[in-house]
Amino acid sequence: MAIQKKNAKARLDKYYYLAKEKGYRARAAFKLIQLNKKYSFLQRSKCLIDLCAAPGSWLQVAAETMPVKSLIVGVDLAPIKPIPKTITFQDDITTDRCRATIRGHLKTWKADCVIHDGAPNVGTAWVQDAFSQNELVLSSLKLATEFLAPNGTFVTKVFRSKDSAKLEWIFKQLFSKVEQTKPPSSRNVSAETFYVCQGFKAPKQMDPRFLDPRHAFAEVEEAAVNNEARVFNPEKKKRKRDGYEEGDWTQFHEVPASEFIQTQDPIKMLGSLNKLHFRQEGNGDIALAALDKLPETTEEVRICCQDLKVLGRKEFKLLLRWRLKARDLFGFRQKKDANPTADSAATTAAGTANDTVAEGAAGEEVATLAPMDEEMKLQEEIQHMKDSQDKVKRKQRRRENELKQKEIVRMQMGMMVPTEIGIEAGGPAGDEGTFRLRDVDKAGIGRQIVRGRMHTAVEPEKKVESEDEEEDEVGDALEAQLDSMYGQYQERREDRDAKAKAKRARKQASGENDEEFEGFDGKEDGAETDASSDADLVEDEDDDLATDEEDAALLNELRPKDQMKGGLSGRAASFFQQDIFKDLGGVGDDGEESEAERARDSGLDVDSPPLKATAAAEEEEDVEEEEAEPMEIDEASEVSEDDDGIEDVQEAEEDEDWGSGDEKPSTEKEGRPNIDIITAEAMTLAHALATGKITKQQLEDDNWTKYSHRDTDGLPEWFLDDEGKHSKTQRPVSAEAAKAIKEKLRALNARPIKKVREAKARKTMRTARRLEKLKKKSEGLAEGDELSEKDKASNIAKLMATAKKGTRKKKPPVKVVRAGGQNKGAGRPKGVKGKYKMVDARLKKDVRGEKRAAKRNKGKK
Ligand SMILES: C[S@@+](CC[C@H](N)C(=O)[O-])C[C@H]1O[C@@H](n2cnc3c(N)ncnc32)[C@H](O)[C@@H]1O
Repeated sequence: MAIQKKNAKARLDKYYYLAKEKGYRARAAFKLIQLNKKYSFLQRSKCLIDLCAAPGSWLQVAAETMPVKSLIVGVDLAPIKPIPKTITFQDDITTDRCRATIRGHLKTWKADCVIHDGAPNVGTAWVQDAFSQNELVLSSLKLATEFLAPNGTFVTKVFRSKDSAKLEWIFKQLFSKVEQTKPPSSRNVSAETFYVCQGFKAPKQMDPRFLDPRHAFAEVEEAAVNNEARVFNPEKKKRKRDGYEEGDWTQFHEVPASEFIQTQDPIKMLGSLNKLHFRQEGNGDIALAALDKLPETTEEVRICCQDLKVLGRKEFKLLLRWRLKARDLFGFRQKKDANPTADSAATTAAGTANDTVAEGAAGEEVATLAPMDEEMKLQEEIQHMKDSQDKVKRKQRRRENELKQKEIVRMQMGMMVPTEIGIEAGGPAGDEGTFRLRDVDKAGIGRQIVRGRMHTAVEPEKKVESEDEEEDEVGDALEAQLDSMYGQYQERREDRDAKAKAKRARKQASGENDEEFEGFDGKEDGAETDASSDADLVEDEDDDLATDEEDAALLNELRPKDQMKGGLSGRAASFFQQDIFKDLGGVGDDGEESEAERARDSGLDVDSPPLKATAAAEEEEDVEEEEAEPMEIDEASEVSEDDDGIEDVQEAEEDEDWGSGDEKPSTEKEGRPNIDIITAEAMTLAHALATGKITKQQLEDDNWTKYSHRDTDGLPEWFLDDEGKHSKTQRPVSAEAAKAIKEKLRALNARPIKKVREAKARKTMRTARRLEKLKKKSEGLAEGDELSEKDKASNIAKLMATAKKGTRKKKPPVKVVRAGGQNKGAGRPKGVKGKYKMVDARLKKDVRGEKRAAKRNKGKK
């Protein structure tokens, strides 16, 4: 097969190299391997005929895959070098001589499999190539039908063309299962595809025309194009898969619009053309010029003429009407009483259309207006009424919007008092509102709302029927089951995700403070408590600790007084030490009310985490420590227990667990706890508060959003969790805050993780043990009398040197042994000591190749 030289290099893909490596004569071998992998026909065959077999890679695959002592016969126009276990000869598969030779080789046998990979010499005309390939396929099929055993398999290559469908049809007549496939090794750019035809039906007699290319690929006359359908049912688009029509190589067709006026078959024109144009060409078309100037040739008509392929039924009708009018004006004769029986296809195709265009028997045409039937009339009236109603509604809505707009302007200009706004809630009339003040007043709950206490409608207990109760019970059980499943899911998630764990802890802590809203009572501590529960700002452990006011008071007492600098809590003081606040004056200054103070008052959580833990929580932590670090129990932080069971945990307890106190964060060193602002949003808010960009009052006001107090009674937890993710105000984030948080997280990430620290501790311990041993040995040496002082010194120096190097022995290298040959069987290969690794020849060669390449590259550098 000739290969174009230009593309020769691009064709050398992985299969080419693999074929070379494996010793196959052509990369085509992999096509057969992959086909066989999918359909396993080779293993089952005892006799195979390979048509067009040169250079013989398919024969090689067949020989190594088929059972031993199978009969494999290969034929090709080109000579095939001998292949073990195969019989090959040179001939043209389309000839009778070839058939006779195969018969001679097979004798009485029948083939289980006929494979064909023939390709005529490509490179000339593609259409011609495809055709001869298809002819070759038919020839091979002919041989297959003669030599295949019943239920045998025929595998053939086919080039995709319009004839391949015909071939497929023929295959399906002769085989019970026909599948088309393209193995991965077949290039995508190639039009070749493979048919695997299984279950040869072995018909006793066959019409010779069946395998005759002249009949098999004979053209079936195309059905006439139905232009009427295109014009009157343009919405029903039929896909055109056949490609270009014979002799029509362009896809765009246009004619002067005057031709459309003159034509006797306007429907055909509209159905087949793309455009009607008004362009003057050559000597000038008077009819076209006149048509162009006609007032009937409206802008709409012109637009429709631009692209006939996109027109709908309505537009086609418009063009046909325009044509009739133009014909009238140009003096074409019209016959009003056209013979209804001679109506052209246009009338029939229009079907239900009320007004259609018809052509008279004599070729003159008339516009017939079919009478509208009752139902159509009715529908039209209904549609008309609907349209007018919609129009009225739209008008009303527009008016309402205008009124609203006016009200807003008046409000902005201070011409309206806020109390008047309520009226607007139910539209300008105020009657349609869901929350009409009148209803609220009637119910007598207005005053309660003013006081800020939410009204919960307590319905009197109703007597329910037993059926309902049962349903309720089932519902409750399901609900409970769902809840428990959700709980389990949450736990599993927490196990995996530390963030989720922290969130849960926060939720629990804040949950205790979650009281029903009772309006503003003006108490500052209330605000303080709320602030301390501000979710995002505190870490989980901290939240576990700070719960109610009583605790807070107790904790405040226990906290060292020096932490309350400048009226700020320790937490707030260290918070304001961050870079983001460093250019602000007056933070923490005594005497004056600083920005920081305002921040603290604003409800942002800048309060220090209480340094207390309940005894239970501490015990739990200790148990955890014990499990993780049994050897460090002694080093655990001191825990002093108060009479009332509250323990004062010494700070830096956690760091002491890890040995060095040097790595304590600076804020801890100064006896201040860490600030746990972990989101950029919170940081932005804190900054804005601190710089006075917003006040506490504004912050509170801003928090009054639609999300503030949602009625969550009776809603399942999973639902609330999911809602909570999205139902919150999106606050802006400043670039500085984002940067500050990023830096903070980076610092956090830089801290060695527990495992690393454990490893370090183990290493330190090993070194200590080694030193201890060394010490003992040197003491023994020093005390002994046999050696001179000099020898003693040199021995001790040697010991020191070995101890310094470390006692860890170098691992012996793993020997790589090639599988096969001597090392075929199981067990340790001969003459190999120590660890070894069996590799196949391929891998070993690859490794060597890689080494060589690396060496070469090194040399180049
Ligand atoms: C793609 S090669 C076949 C490769 C083969 N399957 C292999 O694995 O080595 C196509 C072969 O079809 C052969 N061929 C084309 N027309 C033929 C014909 N009429 N009779 C026999 N062989 C033909 C060509 O000589 C060419 O060697």
